[in-house]
Amino acid sequence: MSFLTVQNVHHSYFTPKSVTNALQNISFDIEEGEFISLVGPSGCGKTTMLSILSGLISPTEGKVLIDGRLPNSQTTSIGYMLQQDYLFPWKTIEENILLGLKLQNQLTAEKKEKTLGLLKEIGLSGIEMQYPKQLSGGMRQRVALVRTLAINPKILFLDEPFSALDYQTKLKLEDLVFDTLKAYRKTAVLVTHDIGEAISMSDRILLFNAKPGRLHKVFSVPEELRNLRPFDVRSKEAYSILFQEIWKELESLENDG
Ligand SMILES: Nc1ncnc2c1ncn2[C@@H]1O[C@H](COP(=O)(O)OP(=O)(O)OP(=O)(O)O)[C@@H](O)[C@H]1O
Repeated sequence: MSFLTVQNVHHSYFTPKSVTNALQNISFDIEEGEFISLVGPSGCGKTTMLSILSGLISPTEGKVLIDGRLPNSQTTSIGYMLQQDYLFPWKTIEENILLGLKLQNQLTAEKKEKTLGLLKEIGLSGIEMQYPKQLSGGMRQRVALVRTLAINPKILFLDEPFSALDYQTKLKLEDLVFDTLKAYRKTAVLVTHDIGEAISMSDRILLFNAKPGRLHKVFSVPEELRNLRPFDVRSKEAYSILFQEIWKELESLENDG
């Protein structure tokens, strides 16, 4: 059985005046250690899918299993990286990155040392006693990554985590997040509007279509690109070929819509 299984998921939002079919008949599997991206036109249900995968909302029909169990945002070990870092401004960086462990009653001396070590590993030692407002956007996202990894999640959900950053910082962070997740063999699901980011970071790309949200096509990233760092992937011919393929498919979806 796969690490994560999505079985015939449908999801509708009901309001007093309307029903929106956000997702229709979605099924796919994710293996442990895989990096998957969800791409597709606006409104195709990417964020809804992520909320269902993480157990924040239950699908109207169908089910998701992570490690054989229904996801539960309270108990399943899930890490998030979002567009905004959501660091607490009144807490120091050290307090911010240890907060998850503290809330879960798991803050041991060993885990503290490990988490502070992680901060060092991603090039941020010496900022432990600073406050978020003293850091740049890229540094804050790196702190957010450490905070996420501190709780040793089984799976990470990344919802456009680089989209608020300038281009250069975004490319650097893609490399850093990729290296870190590979080193710790984490399973990850990324939602992005950036096809280049999806190709350069993922093993597979799930292209969704809108109205209603459906899984339109799955693209496998060629083996030769998978172990390269995202920045290096972008200069390869196989990257350009896949980029064109996904781009054309997206255009055809948008023209149909
Ligand atoms: N809370 C909600 N109540 C009603 N409709 C919703 C709600 N959340 C999302 N929707 C609708 O469900 C559909 C899918 O939305 P969702 O945000 O999951 O798409 P998305 O692919 O993440 O979009 P985007 O790329 O623009 O962020 C859209 O039609 C949206 O308007």
